[in-house]
Amino acid sequence: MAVATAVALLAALGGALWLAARRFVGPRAQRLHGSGDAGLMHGKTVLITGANSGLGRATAAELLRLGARVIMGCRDRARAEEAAGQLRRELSQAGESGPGPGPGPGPGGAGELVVKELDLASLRSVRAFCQEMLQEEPRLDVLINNAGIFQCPYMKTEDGFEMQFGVNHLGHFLLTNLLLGLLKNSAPSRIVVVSSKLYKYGEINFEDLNSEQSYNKSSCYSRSKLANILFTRELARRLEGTNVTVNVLHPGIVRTNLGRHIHVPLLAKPLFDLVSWAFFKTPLEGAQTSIYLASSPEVEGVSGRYFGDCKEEELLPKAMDDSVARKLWDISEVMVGILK
Ligand SMILES: NC(=O)C1=CN([C@@H]2O[C@H](COP(=O)(O)OP(=O)(O)OC[C@H]3O[C@@H](n4cnc5c(N)ncnc54)[C@H](OP(=O)(O)O)[C@@H]3O)[C@@H](O)[C@H]2O)C=CC1
Ligand SMILES: CC1=C(/C=C/C(C)=C/C=C/C(C)=C/C=O)C(C)(C)CCC1
Repeated sequence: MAVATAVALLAALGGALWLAARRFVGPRAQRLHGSGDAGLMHGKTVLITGANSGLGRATAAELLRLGARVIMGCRDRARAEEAAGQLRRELSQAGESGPGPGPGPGPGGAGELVVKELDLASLRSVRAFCQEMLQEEPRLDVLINNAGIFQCPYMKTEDGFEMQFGVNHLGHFLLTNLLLGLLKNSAPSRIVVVSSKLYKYGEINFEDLNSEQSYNKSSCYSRSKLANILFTRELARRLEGTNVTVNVLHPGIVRTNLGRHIHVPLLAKPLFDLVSWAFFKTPLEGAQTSIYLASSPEVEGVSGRYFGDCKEEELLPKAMDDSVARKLWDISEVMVGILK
């Protein structure tokens, strides 16, 4: 038994070191061809939920560099302001030594960063946020539903929803619906939804959407990610002819803070860290598809599709079931109070 464990550990270690070497030798994350032009997003307003960490932060950094006005919709103002300060510093440092006419708003220059409070676990917060957006923002060119929570212990949102279903799906469902008018007035505009390959293990159990009968943290995460895809397809159908597109993606496996609820034994932590460092994407690599769908001219007019690594991918039949998508939409409207 001990020998087998040692062999397994050595194999994992060897694999991780080989992959780590490959990452150093291989090409680092290239900025997207064609959409890396400074100023590409000049004059455009982008809202990113959960932009203070991981994928959302990396997405914000790149779109800011491309000249967008980036609104960070975050639940914790201190963490968001800290992230915004870091992003502004990174940008000005790059501006001093980077290409192009240097930092600061203006044609070819970088964009600007705005922090607004948004807690997707509170419908009251979502409504207040959207009211502020509609009062203060003349346009919204891109909405990126990025925020997410992964395999947390059983918790409920302020409105009584299972936390992962509430944050990953229902909060974004209400947010998107309340901002649709602004997106339509800003057309051509785009909605980008961040899902996950783990949708494949999800089922929409209409009898127990809040998992009150039984709770399985990974099934609930997968359910919320399947809901992201069904929401995207139903929304794309409802947006036909409006010049507002909506697409959904998976970023691969990315080294972020998403694993905060995973308990890793202290002794195993160094191995997990090595494995994730060797195997997982960096946030910049993981964010490439979000950036692509938000900014690339290649997908102008494309809607209702599922992407990975900046390429369209096939979905399992359960993610293409339009009757389930419509039923989820109708129930979601009631749950968030759009329909009484
Ligand atoms: N990392 C990965 O391997 C994968 C990630 N994804 C998806 O990528 C997206 C981004 O996650 P990732 O960057 O990895 O993880 P992080 O934990 O680094 O970022 C998640 C972001 O969501 C925010 N968030 C969580 N709960 C709420 C809430 N109630 N209201 C507002 N914002 C909230 C977090 O805010 P705070 O900092 O305050 O917690 C944080 O900014 C998620 O949708 C996730 O499902 C999909 C597949 C793989
Ligand atoms: C980074 C990291 C971890 C988290 C991993 C996570 C959160 C993976 C999420 C994968 C998903 C959501 C895949 C979806 O397709 C651990 C294991 C805590 C250990 C330390 C390093």
